[in-house]
Amino acid sequence: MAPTTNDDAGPPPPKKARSENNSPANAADSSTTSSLEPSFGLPFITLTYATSLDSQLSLAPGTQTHLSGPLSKSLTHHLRTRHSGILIGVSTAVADDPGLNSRLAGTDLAKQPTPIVLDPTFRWNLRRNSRVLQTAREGKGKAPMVVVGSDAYKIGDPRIQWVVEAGGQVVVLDLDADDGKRWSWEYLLRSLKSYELDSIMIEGGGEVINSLLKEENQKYVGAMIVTVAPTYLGKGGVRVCPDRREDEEGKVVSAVSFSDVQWLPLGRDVVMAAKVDW
Ligand SMILES: NC(=O)c1ccc[n+]([C@@H]2O[C@H](COP(=O)([O-])OP(=O)(O)OC[C@H]3O[C@@H](n4cnc5c(N)ncnc54)[C@H](O)[C@@H]3O)[C@@H](O)[C@H]2O)c1
Ligand SMILES: Nc1nc(=O)c(N)c(NC[C@H](O)[C@H](O)[C@H](O)COP(=O)(O)O)[nH]1
Repeated sequence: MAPTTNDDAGPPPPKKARSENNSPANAADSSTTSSLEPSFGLPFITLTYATSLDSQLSLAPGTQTHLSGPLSKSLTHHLRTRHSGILIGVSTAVADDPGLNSRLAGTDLAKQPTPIVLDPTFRWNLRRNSRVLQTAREGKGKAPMVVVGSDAYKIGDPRIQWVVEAGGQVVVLDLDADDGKRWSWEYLLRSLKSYELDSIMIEGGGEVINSLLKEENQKYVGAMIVTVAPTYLGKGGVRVCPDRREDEEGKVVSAVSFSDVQWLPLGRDVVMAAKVDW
């Protein structure tokens, strides 16, 4: 039976788009899930987001902007079912109050990814009725893992209880980078692997994506799936723009290069599936 969708997940991913081999779901799967072997013993990482033509994720920090059309959104929800975790930075959690589940109708709980929120200072304004907790209590998604720094964990914090009640956990990790303000991706991913998270879809936001696109972190990205929506958001939004990169002679070169690139039109959007060359 063809899958149907509920709420805002859009229609199911196309079974056949032009030819079986270049459907977005296949391109995405061949770039990601057919080769989901963890690299360096770390989880396989798919970096995925939706962008405007001026490389922005949202109109302004702290606000959510819907860029993907129904078909590309449906691809995102399909990809969620193919990963064991789905990761965002806390500013995205605050801005979006996200569900972080696959909303393709009929998705088994076993196929839902575990939401992971990076929150070193535990500043997430989580409430008992935040969407991700509500979604878990309703059995429509897994409960979240909130990753916090050791100084931020306070016994008796009601948010910990709400997360645990919903079936999730607050994981404390020492901040090992940026003068104790950040986790290095190596340490973070190794730690997540120890929770049996073998494949993680990283959805944003800007800070998370820009840091993974830094030269030294590109090796952790197994595949990229980027939806480009036909709009300019204008200056002042949350932007994806990695640091400049120079070669040995100091000449500026591309910050990120790709191989196995496929561009696939999906409704009004176009989706790029590719591997990062590092
Ligand atoms: N269009 C899209 O696909 C898309 C996807 C996700 C988010 N967004 C949008 O992006 C915006 C949020 O992006 P942003 O750049 O402001 O923030 P973000 O979501 O990237 O979160 C940044 C925060 O996450 C934590 N963090 C990230 N990396 C960390 C690390 N290595 N170690 C420790 N902590 C780490 C820090 O607290 C940091 O301040 C929102 O407007 C949201 O709606 C859009
Ligand atoms: N594919 C995609 N198209 C968009 O137009 C858009 N704004 C996002 N945004 C991603 C998003 O900001 C975070 O991944 C969420 O926070 C997840 O939220 P949901 O589970 O969907 O509620 N993603």
